[in-house]
Amino acid sequence: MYIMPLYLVVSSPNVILILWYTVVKCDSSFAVFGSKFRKLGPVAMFKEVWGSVDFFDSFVYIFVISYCTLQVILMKTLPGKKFTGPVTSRNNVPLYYDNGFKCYVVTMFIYTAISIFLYKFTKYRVTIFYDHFGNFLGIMTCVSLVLCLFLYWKGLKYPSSSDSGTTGNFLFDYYWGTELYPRIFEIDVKVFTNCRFGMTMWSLLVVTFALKNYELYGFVDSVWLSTALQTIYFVKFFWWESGYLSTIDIMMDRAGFYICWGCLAYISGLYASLSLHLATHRVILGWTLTSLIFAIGLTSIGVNYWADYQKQEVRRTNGACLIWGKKADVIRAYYELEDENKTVKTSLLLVSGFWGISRHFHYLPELLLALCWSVPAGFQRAMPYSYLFFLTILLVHRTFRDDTKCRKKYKVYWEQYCNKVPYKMIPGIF
Ligand SMILES: NC(=O)C1=CN([C@@H]2O[C@H](COP(=O)(O)OP(=O)(O)OC[C@H]3O[C@@H](n4cnc5c(N)ncnc54)[C@H](OP(=O)(O)O)[C@@H]3O)[C@@H](O)[C@H]2O)C=CC1
Ligand SMILES: CC(C)CCC[C@@H](C)[C@H]1CC[C@H]2C3=CC=C4C[C@@H](O)CC[C@]4(C)[C@H]3CC[C@]12C
Repeated sequence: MYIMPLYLVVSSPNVILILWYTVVKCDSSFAVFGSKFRKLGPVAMFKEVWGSVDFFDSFVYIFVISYCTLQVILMKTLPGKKFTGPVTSRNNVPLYYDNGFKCYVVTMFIYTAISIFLYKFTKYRVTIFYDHFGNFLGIMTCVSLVLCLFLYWKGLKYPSSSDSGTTGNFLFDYYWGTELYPRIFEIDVKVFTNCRFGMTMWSLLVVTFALKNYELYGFVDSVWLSTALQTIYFVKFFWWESGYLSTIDIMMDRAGFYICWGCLAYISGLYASLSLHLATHRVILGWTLTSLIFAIGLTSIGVNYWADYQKQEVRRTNGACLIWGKKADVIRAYYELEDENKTVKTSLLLVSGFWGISRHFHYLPELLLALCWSVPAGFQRAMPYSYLFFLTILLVHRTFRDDTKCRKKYKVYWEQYCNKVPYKMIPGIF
């Protein structure tokens, strides 16, 4: 119950700082990092990595406060249709505003305007952020650890809804969270941490690191290929944000260390680590390879989106839609909520389209895409593949987690689905 959470809470902040240190101080080489580690020993190496962070970097504090203020203003002021998230096990229906895409576009526009202003009128460049990135990671790591403590306390004392509670184990509650969708001054914390901070910051970092590379080497095709694929992925994500608000992260994961710290610090540290590496490396692919990788990456984004869309569409139309040109094949599943009345609800499980090939077929294009935007880094270093490595473990684990969740929720109906679609991810294999 507490060994894994303890391990992740202690190791994850170190993982992201070690990745940063490996890129900027060991030329992205785990071998160089390893030999330093062997020479200094664990304690001195720990001091060396954390000692490289300036926790009093005022640039970072000003940036983070201004950035968060901007995101809160955009979240609250940009218009968006009201929509509801999935009904929770305690029979609550969270309300959201679909303005994620607008927030993303306005943020990118402001970023571009600031970049041009700095370039034209000052001696500074947006790429200055590269030099402060280690401090940013260190500071965000610590600030977010404290924020998660606050969320733990808020969930116990002032929960926003009945979807909250404690297991009685502090460590587990800190790791997992005490509330499903906390709100502070009407601001949904998970929408802020996952979308407005995590995903938006990742997209800004990718562009900033690509510009850093441009400053150093001029046009390098591999860097812009990776940046283009990631940017298309972000555009897709924000376009589909209302769909994301019905996925496992939002329906199942409470606002604790895993999801909130993960989105506030881990995404910048691990998800953007590939682009951090690319910032100071020059791999030339040539037009043939660039086009081929781009085409495969783009197809992967399309297939992943299409699968997510099929699931959303079948539920939106209550099964009255076409999937690959044929009437959707569905299982009408009944399930019981955990509220006092044991309310019974219905839901649809799609058995055709991508959801008829395997139960999480859409994870395959997600992985293929990650490979496509990592492979431009070449094969000299393992470091750029850290995200792909983590994602593979995350998604495989997720297939098990989701099965457990759905079996508990849908019982016999989930068994029916599993009989019809026996494989988790790779048909015939897994
Ligand atoms: N880059 C990254 O780090 C990650 C990216 N992703 C991406 O995020 C997206 C969402 O993935 P994820 O959050 O894992 O969630 P999924 O899209 O896999 O959704 C799982 C949920 O969908 C419902 N469901 C399951 N089977 C069916 C079916 N046959 N028909 C209809 N509904 C079904 C169930 O919820 P219900 O209770 O509503 O029935 C289930 O819990 C994907 O595109 C994925 O690739 C995901 C994880 C990590
Ligand atoms: C050990 C922990 C610190 C690990 C934290 C992991 C989280 C940062 C990530 C867990 C699930 C991830 C995501 C799920 C689905 C997504 C939809 C996709 O289209 C974009 C990416 C993402 C939002 C993704 C982001 C990171 C996680 C929340």
